[in-house]
Amino acid sequence: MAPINVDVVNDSKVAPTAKKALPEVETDSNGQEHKRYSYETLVETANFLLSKTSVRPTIGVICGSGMGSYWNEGSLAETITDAQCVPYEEIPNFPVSTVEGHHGRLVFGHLGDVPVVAMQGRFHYYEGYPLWKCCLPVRVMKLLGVQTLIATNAAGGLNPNYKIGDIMIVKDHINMMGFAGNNPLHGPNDERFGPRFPPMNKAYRFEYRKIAKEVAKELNIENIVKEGVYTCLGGPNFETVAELNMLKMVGVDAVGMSTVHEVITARHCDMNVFAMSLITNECVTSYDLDAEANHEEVLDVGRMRQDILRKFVKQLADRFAKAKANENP
Ligand SMILES: O=P(O)(O)O[C@H]1O[C@H](CO)[C@@H](O)[C@H]1O
Ligand SMILES: Nc1nc2[nH]cnc2c(=O)[nH]1
Repeated sequence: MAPINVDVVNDSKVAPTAKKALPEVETDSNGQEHKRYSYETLVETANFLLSKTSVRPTIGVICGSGMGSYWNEGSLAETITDAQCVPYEEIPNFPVSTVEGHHGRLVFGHLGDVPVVAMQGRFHYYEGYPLWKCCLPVRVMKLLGVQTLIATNAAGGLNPNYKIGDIMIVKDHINMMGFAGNNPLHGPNDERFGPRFPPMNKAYRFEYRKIAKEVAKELNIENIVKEGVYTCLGGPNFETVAELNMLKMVGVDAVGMSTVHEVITARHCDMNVFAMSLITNECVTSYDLDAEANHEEVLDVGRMRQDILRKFVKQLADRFAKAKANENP
């Protein structure tokens, strides 16, 4: 793939005012300034990456907490063959990872025959990044040619039928942060990425969820694979008992601090989305229980499930790529 030419990528959907409308710098509620990423800036980032690797990924994977750690031999990101790694620090305009269990690099390579790029470390709102900055890599993936996003995360299980180590296919989300007006698409819209008002009722592709259930059967793991509704809270604290009971009442099955904004950004730019949560802890919904959530347990469960996750994601990438090929013969 040749370097991206903005004039070529700009197709007829480009709103002529979009470029001018984007403010260069945005100030967050703490008074900290964040340079806005224009379409052109992200094209620069994508071109830098294309110059660093010969891989032209069609699937992007976001590794959740404990699922892509460099010390975690055999982890999701370690499964990628012919890996070419680019540390976030070296990527122009990229934020850096600050959370344990998120190594902080892009891994280009192959899952089976499928060219992929994996984020070994994602960005969270609680690290101090505005949501649009947390989701910058998703737009960069799109510019790299990625058509399908597989987002994984660690989450607390609220559904009483979920056990630690279960994998929840995300069928829908509740954008709690969005209810308060915090949305990655907040601000001027650049139509080169997508429409001002994107629909979200089919965010998690039905066909891919169906494929995932078939793959779970083939791998003999259907007993630990569930399907449910995810929500993201801002973090970094884990939830109170009252908060968890409220979330349960509104239909949340698993709670985390990521993914929702990434999915919104991916759907905005018309990527196909599949997401899954590894249930790393049971949410404490009673004052009588002594247990407390902690990040170490989250990482431990990621380690415990690495073999299964690795096989599952590899198969999913293969089957999603085949499904996509059948769509566009
Ligand atoms: O969503 P990921 O990045 O998998 O991580 C989840 O686990 C961490 C808490 O242990 C939080 O960052 C939460 O979002
Ligand atoms: N918000 C939230 N995020 C998590 N990530 C892993 N477990 C949890 C949890 O219980 N709550």
